[in-house]
Amino acid sequence: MTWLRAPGAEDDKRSMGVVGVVTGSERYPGAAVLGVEAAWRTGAGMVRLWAPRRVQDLVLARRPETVCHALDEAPADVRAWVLGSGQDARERGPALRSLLLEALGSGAPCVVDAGALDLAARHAGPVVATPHAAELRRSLAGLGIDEDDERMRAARLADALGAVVVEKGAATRVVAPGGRSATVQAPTHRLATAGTGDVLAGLLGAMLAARADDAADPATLARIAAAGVELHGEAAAAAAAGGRPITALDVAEHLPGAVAARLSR
Ligand SMILES: NC(=O)C1=CN([C@@H]2O[C@H](COP(=O)(O)OP(=O)(O)OC[C@H]3O[C@@H](n4cnc5c(N)ncnc54)[C@H](OP(=O)(O)O)[C@@H]3O)[C@@H](O)[C@H]2O)[C@@H](O)CC1
Ligand SMILES: Nc1ncnc2c1ncn2[C@@H]1O[C@H](COP(=O)(O)OP(=O)(O)O)[C@@H](O)[C@H]1O
Repeated sequence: MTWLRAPGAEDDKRSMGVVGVVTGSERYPGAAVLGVEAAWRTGAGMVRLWAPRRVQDLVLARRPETVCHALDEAPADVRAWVLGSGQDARERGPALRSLLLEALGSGAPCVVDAGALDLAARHAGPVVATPHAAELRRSLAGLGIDEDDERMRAARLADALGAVVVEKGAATRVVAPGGRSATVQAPTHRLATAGTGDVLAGLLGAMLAARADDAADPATLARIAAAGVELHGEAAAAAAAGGRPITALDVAEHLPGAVAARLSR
């Protein structure tokens, strides 16, 4: 099962999934460019971005299709959210905080990355949290959980949050609440470059927007997340063919080919 969806005659831009993106900051505007690009390239019908003006301008220069909103504009018609990439919780202002909480409380599926991980427990709907090893340790510490065994940390966080946890690395572990887990080995270590995690968050958001009804079941949500991690690896492997160095944007640009290959299997 690919968990991807190709549009049919009955579809329109909304039925294919509106992705709401609240990522990027003055310090890390590029994370928004990468996540938005990845969401479009995975087949989103519409991508809406809530961000400061400078971030909006950079995203629009790359992807003019994106519908941009100020941080204090109310969320509208979003099927799934991508939150936190390129943000630092310590630098978060009140408008961003209240928007992140509104998205988490909306009941729509959320991908929670980087600078929104500290708010992940405040969710009302399905959540896929995407920490790397250091963010995972920090998230547990923030919840007052001390876990010495690093192999148990993702399961502890999944249980504490009631969320699917994607622990990113050369081998990425996808763990559902209750401990059920899958490991996805990256097909290329070229993925180890800055910003590829921001691409993963964007592509997961597009997959969840297209499959929002399936996301309510935690086991299914974990399967969708694992399929997204595989898709990310396949795009990276295509970008890195022949041993080529790659950038995060190269991974996003190879997503359409990886999506098409999966859909034709
Ligand atoms: N173009 C953009 O806009 C980009 C924006 N980005 C955004 O930047 C923000 C900060 O993200 P970040 O991961 O760099 O820093 P942060 O979470 O503070 O880590 C602190 C310490 O943790 C460690 N560490 C880091 N990675 C690790 C790993 N995989 N596995 C294990 N340990 C790891 C490492 O410590 P060390 O192990 O080196 O001692 C590091 O010093 C975030 O919002 C992100 O989205 C990036 O995506 C890049 C492109
Ligand atoms: N050695 C490695 N080999 C393959 N993939 C890796 C390796 N290290 C990290 N990755 C992958 O690269 C991505 C990095 O994401 P992340 O740590 O969030 O970085 P960033 O914040 O710079 O985007 C993840 O998808 C992770 O699984």
